[in-house]
This record gives sequence, C-alpha cells and structure tokens, in this order.
Amino acid sequence: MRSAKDFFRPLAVGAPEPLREIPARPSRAIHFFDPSNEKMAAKVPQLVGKVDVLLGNLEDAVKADRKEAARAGLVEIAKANEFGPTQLWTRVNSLDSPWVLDDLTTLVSEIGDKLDVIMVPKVEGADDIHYVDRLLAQLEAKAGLDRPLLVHAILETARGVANVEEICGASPRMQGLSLGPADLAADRRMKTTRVGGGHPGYLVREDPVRDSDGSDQQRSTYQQDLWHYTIARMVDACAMHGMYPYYGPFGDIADTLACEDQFRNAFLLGCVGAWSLHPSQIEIARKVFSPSVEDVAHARRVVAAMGDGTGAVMLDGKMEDDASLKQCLVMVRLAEELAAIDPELKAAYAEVPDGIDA
Ligand SMILES: CC(=O)SCCNC(=O)CCNC(=O)[C@H](O)C(C)(C)COP(=O)(O)OP(=O)(O)OC[C@H]1O[C@@H](n2cnc3c(N)ncnc32)[C@H](O)[C@@H]1OP(=O)(O)O
Ligand SMILES: CC(=O)C(=O)O
Ligand SMILES: [Mg+2]
Repeated sequence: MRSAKDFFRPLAVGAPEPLREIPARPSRAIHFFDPSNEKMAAKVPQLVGKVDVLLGNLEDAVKADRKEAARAGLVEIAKANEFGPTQLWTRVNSLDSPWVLDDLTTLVSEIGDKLDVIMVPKVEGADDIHYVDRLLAQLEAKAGLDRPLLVHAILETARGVANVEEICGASPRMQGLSLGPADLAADRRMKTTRVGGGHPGYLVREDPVRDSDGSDQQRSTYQQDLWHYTIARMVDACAMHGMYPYYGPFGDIADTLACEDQFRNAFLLGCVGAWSLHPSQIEIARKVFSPSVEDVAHARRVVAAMGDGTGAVMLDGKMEDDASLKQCLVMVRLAEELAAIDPELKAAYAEVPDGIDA
C-alpha cells in the first residue's frame, strides 16, 4: 500500500507532479466524435468554442477495422487545431482490448500536450486505475510533458459500481466518472435494450380507489428513473474525492424532450455534464447544466441577505441559514465559472443584480 505522503509524488522519474486539486472546468457537454469518420471529423473545427469538451472516441461505436484510423485521425485533428477554452478528451479502448496500449502510447507521445482527460471504459476497481496511472507517468516522462493527464472512468459493470469509492480514490489523476448505462445494463442483466433513459415498464402505480358504486377508478402510474441509484452513488463518491460526476449517453437522439429530462435529473442530483452523441444534444446539455438566470438571481439574493454567512434570515417567507447559503454558493460559483467561458451566459447572469432587491 502506498503511503499518503507518496500520493502526490510522480509515479515515474521525470513525470509531472500530480495535481492536488482537480480544476473545475465547465464540461456541460462531452461531445463524442469518431475521428475516423470524415464527416464528423470535418465538423470538429466548427465545434471549438461552441462545446465545452470535444472527445475523440476510439472505443465502442468505432468499428474494429477502423480503430487504427480513429487513433491516427485524432492525432491529426489535435495537431491541426487550437482548442482555446474547449477541452480535448479521448475515450481509449478498454484495458483488455488489443488496442489500448497503442492508444495510450501514441496519444500521450504525439498529442499529450493537447489532451486534457483520458476516459477509460469499463473500469472495475482501483487496480485498473493503478495500471493506467503508472503507465501514464512513464509516457508523460518520456514525452517531456509538464502537466499530468487526468483520468475519467466510465462505470459500466456491476463490479465497477460496487467499487466506485476505491476507483475514485485510486489516483490524484481522477477527474470524474460517467455512467455507462448500456454496458452496465447488459452486465447487470437488466431487461432493457436502450442506451440510457427510462423505460415505460419501470413504474409504480397508485393504490386502488373504489367509487361509491363499487367500480375501480383509473389508477395513475408514475415512471421511475432506472439510473437514480447508480447516479446517486457516483455523485457521493465524486464529491468525497473532489471529482466530477456526469450522466453518460442518451441514445434516443430524436427524443430531445426525454433527453433534457434525464440530463436535468442528473444536474439536480449533482452531475456537472452529460455526453452528446449528436450535434443536436450539445445545446440540450448546455441549457440543462447551466443554472437558470432565476436560480442565480435567487442565490445571489440569499448570499447578500446572509451577510457574514451565519445565522438565519427570512426571505420571501422562507428561512435561509448557513446551510441554504452553501447551496446558493454552489450555484453562484458555477455561474461564475460558466460566465468566464460563455459570453451569452455572462450577459444573462450580469443582468441579475447582486443585491437583495433582485
Ligand atoms: C454506449 C456508448 O458507448 S455511447 C458513445 C459511443 N457512440 C457514439 O459516439 C455515437 C456518436 N454519434 C454517431 O455515431 C452519430 O451521431 C449517429 C450514428 C448516432 C447518427 O449519425 P447520422 O445518422 O449520420 O446523423 P445525422 O444524419 O443526423 O447527422 C447529421 C450530420 O451531423 C454529423 N454528425 C452526426 N453525429 C455527429 C457527431 N457526434 N459529431 C459531429 N458530427 C456529427 C453527420 O456526419 C452529418 O453530417 P453531414 O450533414 O455533413 O452529412
Ligand atoms: C457509455 C457507455 O459506454 C455505455 O453505456 O456502455
Ligand atoms: Mg460502454
């Protein structure tokens, strides 16, 4: 077992020092593209500055005979573009695949200075992260990188979910977690065939109500969220370890309304972003994972009303105190982070006064 004192020492001679804190960078949409798909790759330069994260996907959804083309395509795209405020991430192939070693070796040595985060699929425990951690340190040292690459794990097996806390605590590189609902459903033997989202059969029904004539009234049903348990576990594990949780993919591209609902549930529960698989989902994620102007206005009013941050006050008939202030500060800080990279939001949030009369 490593000592706590060793945790922030590089794992290879010459590798950059690990970060002590994961920077809170806006990442409302992690936009997936297949770098071997010419049409998608051609759209990447137009998306720079319009999406928080561009992710070159090398794993599932890239055909086996296109794996090398995807890897080479990502190297080409990274070298040919400046990404400004947009982060560049990749999803490498799974650790048991024949491609992942070349993915990591090539990407770190060729474009390690451009990449921000490496997403690792099907992470099952701390040992998977330890393997990637040491290998990245060796590759970073060899490439002469001056900042460490961060690691993001997808939770998509039952074992991964069972080990979520140890995965998050396995390395100071750990940036975040995403839900992998498709593989997770298969691994758990859930009886669904979708990529994320709900299911009409997963519901509760209200109790029977009998009319005075003895006939049964129509009983309402309420669809439940299949993913609530897993997302809640991810949120707690991430908060505990100073990392960021994300809803994963929503595969029904045409159902923009349900996509928005699913993303919003995740936002309200503590997630900072979701994946976009198609350009049409970028705006949904941007909207959902940016606090509303009204919420920011309310949060600022509470901050102003709470003065030194202690005690209790009444605002609009409701009690506010140290704890509700902390929630409001989460909202205000997120608004500030987003305003720093999003001029439209900056203008919208600026219209909201700081004072208690908003
Ligand atoms: C369970 C998981 O692992 S989820 C993560 C893995 N899956 C993915 O990454 C999927 C990524 N997305 C896709 O492959 C595609 O968006 C699909 C297959 C879902 C739909 O593709 P299409 O049928 O081509 O969609 P559509 O016809 O609406 O595309 C419109 C345009 O947007 C482009 N486009 C589609 N998706 C993307 C994308 N993710 N990024 C950039 N451009 C895209 C298309 O190439 C097309 O371009 P064109 O106007 O020049 O012809
Ligand atoms: C996101 C992903 O990889 C999955 O749902 O399987
Ligand atoms: Mg998967």
